[in-house]
Amino acid sequence: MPRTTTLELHKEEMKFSAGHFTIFSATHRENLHGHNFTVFVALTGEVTDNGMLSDYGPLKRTIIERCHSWNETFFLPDRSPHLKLERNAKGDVLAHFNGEELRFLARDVTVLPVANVTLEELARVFGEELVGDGSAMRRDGVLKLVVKCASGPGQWSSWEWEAA
Ligand SMILES: Nc1nc2c(c(=O)[nH]1)N=C([C@H](O)[C@H](O)COP(=O)(O)OP(=O)(O)OP(=O)(O)O)CN2
Repeated sequence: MPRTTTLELHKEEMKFSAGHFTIFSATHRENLHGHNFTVFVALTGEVTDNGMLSDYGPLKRTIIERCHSWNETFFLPDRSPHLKLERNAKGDVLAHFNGEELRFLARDVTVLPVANVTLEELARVFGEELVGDGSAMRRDGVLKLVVKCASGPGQWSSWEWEAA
């Protein structure tokens, strides 16, 4: 009788400190600030006759590497309807919002393919980069993967992928 299981990964290292501002409208945004974000990943699939879903080691390393790459940076959204970004030859960014100009050095900024730097969008981008085209997940027998992202204790967003 096939049995499914869910593995939950929420290690101490699955965290990143980053800055951002949420944009609420064409004229209203937050001031620049930061959070200590944490990440939780759950994968569900069938337990094989070897008594395991699949080795979660490679996925754990990938999650931690992504958290490290998002640590100590400032996020900007590349798809905001309200914020326009210009990059110079050095990769420095000039962001235009409601008549304001915000300048960032290339070393300090991470531009994400998101409409807004929110928990919802961070979880989505994180999850989509983990899953890719889904082939590795299917190879490893993963039927469902959930990514949750928190901006602090008790405040999470969630993103889900399911094998077709
Ligand atoms: N739907 C969403 N709404 C808001 C988001 C979001 O990601 N999705 N984010 C924000 C801001 O980032 C804001 O900084 C979060 O503020 P806050 O809730 O105050 O977060 P804290 O970690 O500071 O939690 P405290 O409750 O203040 O301790 C707003 N809306």
